[in-house]
Amino acid sequence: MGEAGINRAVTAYRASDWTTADLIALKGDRTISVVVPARDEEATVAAVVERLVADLGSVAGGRGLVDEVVVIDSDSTDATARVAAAAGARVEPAAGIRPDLGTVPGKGEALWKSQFVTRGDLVVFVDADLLDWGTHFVTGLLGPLLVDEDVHLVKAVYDRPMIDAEGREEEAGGRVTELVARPWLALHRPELAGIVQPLSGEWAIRRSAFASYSVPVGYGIEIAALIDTADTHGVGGIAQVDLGRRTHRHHRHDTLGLMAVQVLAAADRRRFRPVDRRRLRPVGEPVDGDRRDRSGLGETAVLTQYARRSAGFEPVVTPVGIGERPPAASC
Ligand SMILES: O=c1ccn([C@@H]2O[C@H](COP(=O)(O)OP(=O)(O)O)[C@@H](O)[C@H]2O)c(=O)[nH]1
Ligand SMILES: O=C(O)[C@@H](COP(=O)(O)O)O[C@H]1O[C@H](CO)[C@@H](O)[C@H](O)[C@H]1O
Repeated sequence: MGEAGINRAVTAYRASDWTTADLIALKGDRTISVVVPARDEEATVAAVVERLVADLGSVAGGRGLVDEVVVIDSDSTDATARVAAAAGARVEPAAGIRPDLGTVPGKGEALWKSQFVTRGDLVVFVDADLLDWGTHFVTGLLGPLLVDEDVHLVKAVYDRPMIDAEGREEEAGGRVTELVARPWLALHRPELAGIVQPLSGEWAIRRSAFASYSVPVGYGIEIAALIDTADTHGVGGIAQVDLGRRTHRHHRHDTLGLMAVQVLAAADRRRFRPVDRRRLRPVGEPVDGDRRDRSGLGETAVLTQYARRSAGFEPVVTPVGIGERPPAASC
């Protein structure tokens, strides 16, 4: 155990540790899916998909590293689905997956639903709004899962500069990471202090692990998968890989507040280790549309923010979905 009781058991790798050919040789009969959740990403999703398919897909009958690239269209109102399909992805509308289970908005909902339309033993999640990145993100994230059966979740590590409208690099990105997730982990799960990017949107996981987890429907998905993996497989079940640098489209401050509510709600549900959770509501209380429980529209919190108007500062009240889907393996 490291200083201050921090467990340094989180193994760190580098993307350069494996070539694509190395991983194809290691893959054996295992299958691999890349899932790209996308809500209104017509400007960037095609470039992300094209590089994934060109570099890693199964081309000309040859066996590529990745067996499928699937974009989950998360209630987009733009041309995301069309441009993603034209770029070579199979596109699945989140609302159309398992309609018997209903549908709610959110990134977690998109990733949870992806389990019903993909078949990979290993799943890699890649955001659709990436700007400065490379397909080594996928090979780096897959490496630890292919070489170590005890690893169940792999988190991306990278520099995350914020690029302003003039293209200047501002303060580092990851504002919810630095102001919400990392402080929360320091207070309640110090054994996860070794995770450099707990909210990184690029991560890989064994399907068997993900299918056993309750899944927050919104942006709480990453912190939930991290804590659930530590609780289920130990901190040693988590690996992280240095992918270099990543830039993406950034939220405004007000929408980051909504994200922060969802991250905190998911983390707070997991504040106590399973052995101590007896006094809490069970994780994964189903949201509406789940066939086993149609009571209510899942849970929502209400965030009140403020905007200056002619009459002064006026409240801007936003309901925030904090419900969770049950383990996909149970549906
Ligand atoms: O309801 C949602 C919200 C987000 N996303 C996708 O999830 C990824 C990360 O979301 P976002 O860029 O908003 O988060 P950030 O990376 O800026 O924190 C992106 O590909 C989004 O299109 C989604 O599929 N459904
Ligand atoms: O890390 C963060 O603080 C947030 C916001 O990043 P920025 O402040 O816009 O660089 O972004 C991440 O967190 C989300 C919630 O877990 C993920 O869904 C995003 O994919 C990830 O980029």
